[in-house]
Amino acid sequence: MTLREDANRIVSDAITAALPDTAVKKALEGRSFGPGRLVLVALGKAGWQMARSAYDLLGERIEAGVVVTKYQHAKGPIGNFKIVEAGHPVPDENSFSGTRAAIDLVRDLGEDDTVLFLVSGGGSALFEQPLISPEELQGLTGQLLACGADIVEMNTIRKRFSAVKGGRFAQICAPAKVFSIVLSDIIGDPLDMIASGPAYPDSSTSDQAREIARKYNLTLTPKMEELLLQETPKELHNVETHITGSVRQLCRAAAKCCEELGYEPHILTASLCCEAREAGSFLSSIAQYHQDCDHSLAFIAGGETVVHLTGKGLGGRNQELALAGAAGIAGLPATALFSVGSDGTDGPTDAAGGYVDNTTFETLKEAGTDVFEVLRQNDSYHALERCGGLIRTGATGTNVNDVAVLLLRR
Ligand SMILES: O=C(O)[C@H](O)CO
Repeated sequence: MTLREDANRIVSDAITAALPDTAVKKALEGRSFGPGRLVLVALGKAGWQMARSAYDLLGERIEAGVVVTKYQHAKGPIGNFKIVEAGHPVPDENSFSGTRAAIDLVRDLGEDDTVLFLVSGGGSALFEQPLISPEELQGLTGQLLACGADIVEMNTIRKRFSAVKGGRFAQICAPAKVFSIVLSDIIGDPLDMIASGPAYPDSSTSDQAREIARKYNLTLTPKMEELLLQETPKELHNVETHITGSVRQLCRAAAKCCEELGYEPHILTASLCCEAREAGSFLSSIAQYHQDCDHSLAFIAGGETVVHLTGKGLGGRNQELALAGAAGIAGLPATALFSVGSDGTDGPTDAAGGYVDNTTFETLKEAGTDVFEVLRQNDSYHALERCGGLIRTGATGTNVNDVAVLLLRR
């Protein structure tokens, strides 16, 4: 097998192990929801997959359901559920109409009823009933995506402008109970931040939100300034929450596959969160240090890096991480570095991530591509496309951050 074939198998095994199916079923097995009505609301990039697993187990016991997921992430009908595909990372009209359908479904429930609430990352954009105009929200989302704010900072801001985030959806469900199953795509699994915590008491405060707005110099309208002052729910009494999967699972599955392929695996971290290009360059320095090793090694780093945009190109954090490692591994013996988003979408592209090996830098140079300039332009997609370095999986059905793997084959 070539290094690229090893990479493909590691990506596929890791993502398969991180699918939410088993975890959702485990959280639901043996669970009774009493005599009342049971309805389902699923949101996020793994929303369809989670809803499907719940339906497989509970079938017609679920009276009705609404699933709001990203475009191209729904894989067919599920019972009588309403399935809406919507905009991500910037919410669109479908995000709003799907969320309205969910609100209509839960609004009149009684205290014997239960909302089975399935939450996954991507939910902040996909599940939204804004307290500001769609244009204001889209403008704000654009600012947040470009300013380099991390996800906790972004969601601390987003909650203030939403009728469903920061625990407010659980308030709409009351007096019905909310049984929430959460697939984490944030390092450390902060339940109030994943998808902006629609059914979890909010730990962030209005003061923190104002501080973040100042830090990133966000342009806010007077209405938005006013909303920043309002507090979100700090206590909810109708919610029970179970967390299912996270990036640790993804890393462990990648390590297991590396071992099967003959590499000695080392999980370096499951909380990688620095600038993407620094992570790539750091991983390539590990390859340099170990180049004289006498057996095959694999170094695995899970988490989610960030990209501070300096150019106007096309790419994503995983593609940028991989490309940033190309110079450091250039010319070493059989070495590869790749990074993928477990959801199958990296940035606004059709790729899940990027792959480079010890020949990539030279190949691109010969084709007239200056890797450093590409990185300055944030244009990793086009460079990787030129050298066959894009990893494409399509929408995977899960969303538990990213995994980067460095392979040294001997
Ligand atoms: O939707 C979101 O807010 C992010 O994916 C984090 O969960």
